[in-house]
Amino acid sequence: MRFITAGESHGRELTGIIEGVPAGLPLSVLDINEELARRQKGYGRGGRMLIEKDQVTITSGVRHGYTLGSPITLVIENKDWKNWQSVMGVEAVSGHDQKRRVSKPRPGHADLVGGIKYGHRDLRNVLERSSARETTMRVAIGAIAKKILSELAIVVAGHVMEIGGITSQVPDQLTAEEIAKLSEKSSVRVVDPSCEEKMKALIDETKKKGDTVGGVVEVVVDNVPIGLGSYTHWDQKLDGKIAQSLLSINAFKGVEFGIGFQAGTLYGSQVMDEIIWSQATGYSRKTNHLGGFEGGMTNGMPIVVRGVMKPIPTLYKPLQSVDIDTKEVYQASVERSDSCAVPAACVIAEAVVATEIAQGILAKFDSDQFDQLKKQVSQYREYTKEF
Ligand SMILES: Cc1cc2nc3c(=O)[nH]c(=O)nc-3n(C[C@H](O)[C@H](O)[C@H](O)COP(=O)(O)O)c2cc1C
Ligand SMILES: C=C(O[C@@H]1CC(C(=O)O)=C[C@@H](OP(=O)(O)O)[C@H]1O)C(=O)O
Repeated sequence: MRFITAGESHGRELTGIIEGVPAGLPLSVLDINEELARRQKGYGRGGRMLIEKDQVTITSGVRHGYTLGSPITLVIENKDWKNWQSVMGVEAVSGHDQKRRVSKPRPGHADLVGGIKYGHRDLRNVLERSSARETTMRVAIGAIAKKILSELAIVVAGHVMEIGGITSQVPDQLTAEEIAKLSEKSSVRVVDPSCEEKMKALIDETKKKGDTVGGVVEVVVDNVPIGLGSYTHWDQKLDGKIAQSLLSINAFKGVEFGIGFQAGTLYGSQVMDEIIWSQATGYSRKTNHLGGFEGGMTNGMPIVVRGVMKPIPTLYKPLQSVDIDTKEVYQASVERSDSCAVPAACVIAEAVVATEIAQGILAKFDSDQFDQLKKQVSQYREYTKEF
């Protein structure tokens, strides 16, 4: 399965084309819209989320509620485009450069480097595509991946771990029941509800100061077959692919699996997960410090992966920048902006992790027909138990 996304933040619409989804997967726009709505709900978003009502239109690859095996095309309208038509028009317009032109790059955003790289003297040409609006389509594609996973009883649950230093207290290992319960919550997920109000208060306080905050999200995936990904080639290691996908989410600066960076401070005897076997469940581990991966392959334990998001770069109290026309010192441009997007990023993180796992499954099993794939996965699960 591979995909491409296209679209500018204030352009007419976002487009996604996905190739390689097996034929016969039940799929409805509701599956996708539910995830799109979750991404829009997070606390701390700016005015744009009040304008957008993200809903997908499927224009190819699905018929009467089932995938056809042909490329699936998804389209999501940017409602804000109406207000930006004259700025974002495709046709040449005289005086175009002056319409919402950006010449004062924001530190921490793609503006300056993108402008230098592509020769755009209007930095809007950069920010329109570097905007996290693009992640809308990745969530839509992730919803299809999640559908594949849920048909195989694989559960994906993301939750907000930390915002601006306020940390949700999470047990060392979530049980299968806890992961399933978390995955059912339709809105933003926090394991420790006692910190939710504190997080919201911090976001409000930060916004009042004209500043922004980041945080940490965790994605847990349960009931993953053993052996997705491969140790045989560097670019087939599934933990590596998941890390790349998470780091590709706008503003993500780091990724860790299981106990992550803490592993560097401990002895081997404290880190490795001892192997056990039982008739009922097959191979398992006493602990899950390594977050479900050995040798770039899933080992059957829940995948536990975290990503850290830096604070949003656009500040209402802007930082120092330089005007690219005059080279004079200025305050950076203020675009309408979010003060915290960690809850939304959690939904995006779930989507990109689900997409990588679905790709791992489709690479390992016959993927033309979904029924056959489902049968193969179930036989393979029996095989791994008895091995
Ligand atoms: C859901 C989400 C919403 C975001 N909203 C904003 C925003 O309103 N303003 C802003 O400056 N950056 C926002 N960002 C972050 C920028 O898109 C990101 O910092 C920028 O593309 C530069 O990329 P980098 O931080 O990965 O280097 C958001 C990121 C995400 C994931
Ligand atoms: C549009 C989305 O997020 C946007 C991401 C973003 C950025 O710079 O990344 C800047 C803001 O855009 P605008 O200037 O239109 O308000 C956010 O609203 C979205 O998540 O759908």
